[in-house]
Amino acid sequence: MRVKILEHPLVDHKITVLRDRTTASPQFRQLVDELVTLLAYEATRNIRVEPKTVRTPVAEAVGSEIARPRPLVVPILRAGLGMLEGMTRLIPTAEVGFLGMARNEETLDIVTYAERLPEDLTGRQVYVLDPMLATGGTLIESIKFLRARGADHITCICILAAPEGIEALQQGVRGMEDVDLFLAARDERLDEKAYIVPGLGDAGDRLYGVAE
Ligand SMILES: O=P(O)(O)OC[C@H]1O[C@H](OP(=O)(O)OP(=O)(O)O)[C@H](O)[C@@H]1O
Ligand SMILES: O=c1cc[nH]c(=O)[nH]1
Ligand SMILES: [Mg+2]
Repeated sequence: MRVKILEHPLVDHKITVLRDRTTASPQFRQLVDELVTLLAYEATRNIRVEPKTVRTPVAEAVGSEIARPRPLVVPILRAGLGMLEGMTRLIPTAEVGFLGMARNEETLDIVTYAERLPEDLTGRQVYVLDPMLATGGTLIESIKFLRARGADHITCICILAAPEGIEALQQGVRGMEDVDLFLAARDERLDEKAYIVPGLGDAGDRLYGVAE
């Protein structure tokens, strides 16, 4: 698995505001959207394209267009939904599928409670969106799900990750080629409740929950 961490002062600035406990949901959503745009720009360097020729008013121009089958974007509900619009703004022709997964906060087991994806993902390039990579359980489960349907190139886009989760993901996808991970930042560690430290708290609650 290839891991790429964005290093950019603008990204650092936005993450710092995002982490701030006094940042309320509307601004939090806006910042997640902005961060996704920056992350997606990097993460889509590997997007498959094919040659395309167009005629300008002056001459023929040989360029490229996104290859078919079209890429699939999969936000992991609930928090991943906050990243969807930023991603589809950059790739408006992408297809979107949904995976609903929740971590049991006591056992840390992953429950898959919703799924709306094409049955056959053979040969598809997939972009998985989830702001938080903590233990790695959710992403490992979602990658297994997508692989079982035939996806052959999976790029995970997260905002924050704990080193423990990156390591678990490395182990979980061992032997699988073409899995990439793009992050805005790698944090220090997990705490005793498997929350990312310093992190930003519960991303789903901060995006969509009731304000403190
Ligand atoms: O790496 P893990 O230990 O699996 O934890 C990360 C998961 O936890 C959060 O979702 P959560 O289960 O809180 O669901 P939510 O998005 O509905 O809040 C987050 O958005 C990830 O999906
Ligand atoms: O720190 C964490 C860990 C899991 N899920 C979150 O939303 N935040
Ligand atoms: Mg949550």
